[in-house]
Amino acid sequence: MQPADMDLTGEFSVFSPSLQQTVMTSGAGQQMMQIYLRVRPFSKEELSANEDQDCVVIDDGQTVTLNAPKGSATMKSSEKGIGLSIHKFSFSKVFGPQTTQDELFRGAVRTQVFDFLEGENALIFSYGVTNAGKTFTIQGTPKDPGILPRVLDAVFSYIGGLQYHGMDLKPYLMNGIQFLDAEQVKQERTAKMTVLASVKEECDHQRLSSSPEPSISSDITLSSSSSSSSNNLAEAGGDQFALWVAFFEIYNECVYDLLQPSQSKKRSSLRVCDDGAGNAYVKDLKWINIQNLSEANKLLQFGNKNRSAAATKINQSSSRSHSIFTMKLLKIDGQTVERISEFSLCDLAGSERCNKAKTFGERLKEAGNINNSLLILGKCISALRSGQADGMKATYVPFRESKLTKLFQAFFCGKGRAAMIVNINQCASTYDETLHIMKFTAVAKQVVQVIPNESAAPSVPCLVGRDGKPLMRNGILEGYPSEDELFEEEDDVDMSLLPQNDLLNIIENLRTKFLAERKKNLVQEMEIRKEMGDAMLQQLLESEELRIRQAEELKESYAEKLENTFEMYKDAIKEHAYQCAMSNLEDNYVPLVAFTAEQEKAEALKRKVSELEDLLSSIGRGVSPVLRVDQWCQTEPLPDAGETDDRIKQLCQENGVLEKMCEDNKQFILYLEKRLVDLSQTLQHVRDDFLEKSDDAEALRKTVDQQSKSMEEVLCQNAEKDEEIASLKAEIEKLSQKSPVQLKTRTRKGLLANIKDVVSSPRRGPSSHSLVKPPRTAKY
Ligand SMILES: Nc1ncnc2c1ncn2[C@@H]1O[C@H](COP(=O)(O)OP(=O)(O)OP(=O)(O)O)[C@@H](O)[C@H]1O
Repeated sequence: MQPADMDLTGEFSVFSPSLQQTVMTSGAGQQMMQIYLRVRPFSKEELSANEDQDCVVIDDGQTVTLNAPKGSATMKSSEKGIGLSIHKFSFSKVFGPQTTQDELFRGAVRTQVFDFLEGENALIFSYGVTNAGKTFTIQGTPKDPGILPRVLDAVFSYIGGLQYHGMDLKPYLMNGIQFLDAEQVKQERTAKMTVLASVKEECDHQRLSSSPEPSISSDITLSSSSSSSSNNLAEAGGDQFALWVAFFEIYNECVYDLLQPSQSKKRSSLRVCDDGAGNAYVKDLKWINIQNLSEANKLLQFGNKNRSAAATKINQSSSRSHSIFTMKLLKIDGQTVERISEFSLCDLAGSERCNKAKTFGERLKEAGNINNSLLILGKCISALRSGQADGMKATYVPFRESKLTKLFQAFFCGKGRAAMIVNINQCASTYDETLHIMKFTAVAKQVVQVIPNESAAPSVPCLVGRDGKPLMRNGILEGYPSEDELFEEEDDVDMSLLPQNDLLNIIENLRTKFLAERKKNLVQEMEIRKEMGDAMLQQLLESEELRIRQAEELKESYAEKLENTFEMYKDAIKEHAYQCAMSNLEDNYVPLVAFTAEQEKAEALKRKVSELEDLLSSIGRGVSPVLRVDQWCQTEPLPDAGETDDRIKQLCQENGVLEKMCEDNKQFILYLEKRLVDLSQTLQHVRDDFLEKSDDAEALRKTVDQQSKSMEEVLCQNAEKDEEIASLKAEIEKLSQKSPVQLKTRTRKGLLANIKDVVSSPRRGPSSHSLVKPPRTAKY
């Protein structure tokens, strides 16, 4: 996106050619209003809150670029095609975050101080959003004084020993001098002492407890213009100087004297009146004559204590009012005031968006009044600018619509030079407000100021007496109205002394003017109402948007918190599970050596079981099938590490598997032991049986042996019989051969009868045996 070149677009053109022309041709009496920019550094809190988003870039000594940060209304508008996200602005001078108070004083204020000392009037006001550094710029801190203490220091350096101690010549109304009598002087001194005494104790206490007062060293007399200053003093001869100061604030459109010791809690407000010459002044404002810097500092301290400040969301000590410190320098020759010059420093209250500053109740009312008076200041400035751009034609400038602009009016109408110090911070969160300020200042820069002709001698102040009545100067009555002669009504002057016809004319003129004014006012009012309405609508829209954004942020943050809590619980559960798994692992941990030994034992048992099985099967008994370890291992499901995705689950599973394995191993060992016992018992039975059978077998064997022996005996007897038979047969043979008749007879009797005969005849030798069958053994 292209930066908005304000000088080219003309939107924020500072030095438009036509205006420059006007200034050039109209001579030394006109000058553009000086606008200085001061960019304050980030605070630590802002840096840690990520406020540094390069929103403000200083291009050179006169130009800055503003880059809209994400989320700002400007960025949103530019994203919708309305407006730009980058803006360029130029200033009389840009002071970066590193600029010291002294550098700022020298770069932006010193010229006005010289002018003031030379008899000219000057106004410097700080403008910016709340917390932008306006008060720091104007007042500074005790250790790092701002431009106000430096101006005072410069003035006292300039006056040196030429103080007018009389205290009887006092500023009166806008540009007059009141001559005080002895009693009034006494009263002035008492009033001053009362104020100083109230801060004396505090100062003494501070001086004791802290380091010596910091030296400001504005060394104005040593500057380039010191020669001119010295010359002036030299020229002054018997001249003396008196410095009178006043300090007041505009709070909620009421003016309060900050140097008035308050007796009661309720402060009384002062009125802004017209001095009859069109100059606004604060009626009954306390002016105090100060003689040195120490008194000035005490007054500042006193006034600051009375100032309305409050803590807002953005600034802990936010100025809730416009505070104006005014100095009047009287150059006195003997008893004659030769000239009077005025220098005012105004610390405006911070412009702010109510929702951003979280303003409620009293703060909201303050903010409304602050914003309203700043709005009117803006209107005055743009009216001045448009009138000047239109060839200096008369334009209605609404100075009277606020106390602040009423008091500033004279400076915009030739009373003196006005300069503005614009304070900005670089925070992303206040970007839109900062941009608004910058746009306003771009308009202000185009305002041409009418400066009193330098060649013209400063007007001699009017002198009034104790009662405010004009005093004679060189025999001529001063034509100056007394304060009492002024109408009580604000801004009106007494004209009752004029002739009747003139009065009628004036009345007629006034009526015409009044009607025209009324018409204008109505138009103006309508415009203002419309603008206010638009602004309110915008604010409402913004606050609605903010509310929605906050609700969304809240929702997001709750969701995030919920998510975090959920994650936390998840982690805690995981951790717990992990711890459990670890402790289980530790409990069930078996050293490798023990595990191997167990395995070997199991192997040995397995072998033993198989041996026993073999033995049993060899014995021929039915054996129930035994679950083998290797079979068990194969049938048992193993954990599948690939299926699990996290460590804890895996560990749990592994742990479960290990536990199961251990349990199964234990069961298996028990089973094996039981089996072993069974087998041992069976073996014992078998052995007993075996032994019993062995005995039986032995007995049987013995019987068999006995029977074999008796068989052998029988067989032997049989063999003997066979031999006997054979011998008998042989004898028979022989006998048959000796007597054939006998043999025949015998043969006729038969063989069996013959054997019977032989057997029955007495034996003659041992060979005669009877044939007896042996008794059979019943038992085998
Ligand atoms: N140039 C700077 N260097 C260091 N600190 C600064 C500077 N300018 C401002 N500060 C610090 O920033 C804070 C706000 O400044 P300050 O009170 O002057 O703002 P402000 O514009 O006056 O605010 P408000 O309008 O609310 O009164 C203060 O703490 C002040 O010390």
